[in-house]
Amino acid sequence: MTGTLILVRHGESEWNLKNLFTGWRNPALTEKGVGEARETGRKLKAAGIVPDRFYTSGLRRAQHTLDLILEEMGIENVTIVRNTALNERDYGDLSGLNKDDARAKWGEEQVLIWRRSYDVPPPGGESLEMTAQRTLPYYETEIRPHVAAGETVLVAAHGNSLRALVMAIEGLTPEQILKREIATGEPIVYRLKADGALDERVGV
Ligand SMILES: O=C(O)[C@@H](CO)OP(=O)(O)O
Repeated sequence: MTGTLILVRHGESEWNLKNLFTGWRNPALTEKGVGEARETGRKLKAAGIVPDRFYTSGLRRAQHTLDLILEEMGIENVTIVRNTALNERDYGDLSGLNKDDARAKWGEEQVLIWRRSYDVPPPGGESLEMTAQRTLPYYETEIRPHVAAGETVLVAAHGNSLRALVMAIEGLTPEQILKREIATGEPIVYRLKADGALDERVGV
């Protein structure tokens, strides 16, 4: 039996727009972000996808994205599971700083290492590896069993928590996943085998 896993990154947030490191800070979606979330809902509906279960992070940009998707899909009165295990990577001391200002202060290369290396955390924050260490166990115990049972599960989360899942599901190396940008408004739809292995990625 195969199940379906849908991964969605939140729409553009106020801090994406202002080019600020965000992490566990909690900005709202912009108008564009609201539109992207609605567009995701329309795409999923047009693809005939009917999710059974819904997960999101503890942060409002992902929660609001999920609410907007459900609204577009005409889905009401469902249980939404929120867990900080799906939160964005914690950006530590960089949170709230402008990304260009950080490059000016610490240099292009250092900022790139903090943003896109696998195991070097930003000061006081989490590397992608550390993010995966909390996101993957949660996925394995709380989400994957439902997909394995043949259900369709929708997860609305963040660029780096989703990178951790994509890396595991697609079997990517750290080098490969760090080059992968998870776009806003572009759902990733996987069919997974009962053992969690990737059967196919479905285009929507
Ligand atoms: O600021 C953040 O929290 C993330 C996602 O917007 O940024 P980055 O692209 O550096 O992972």
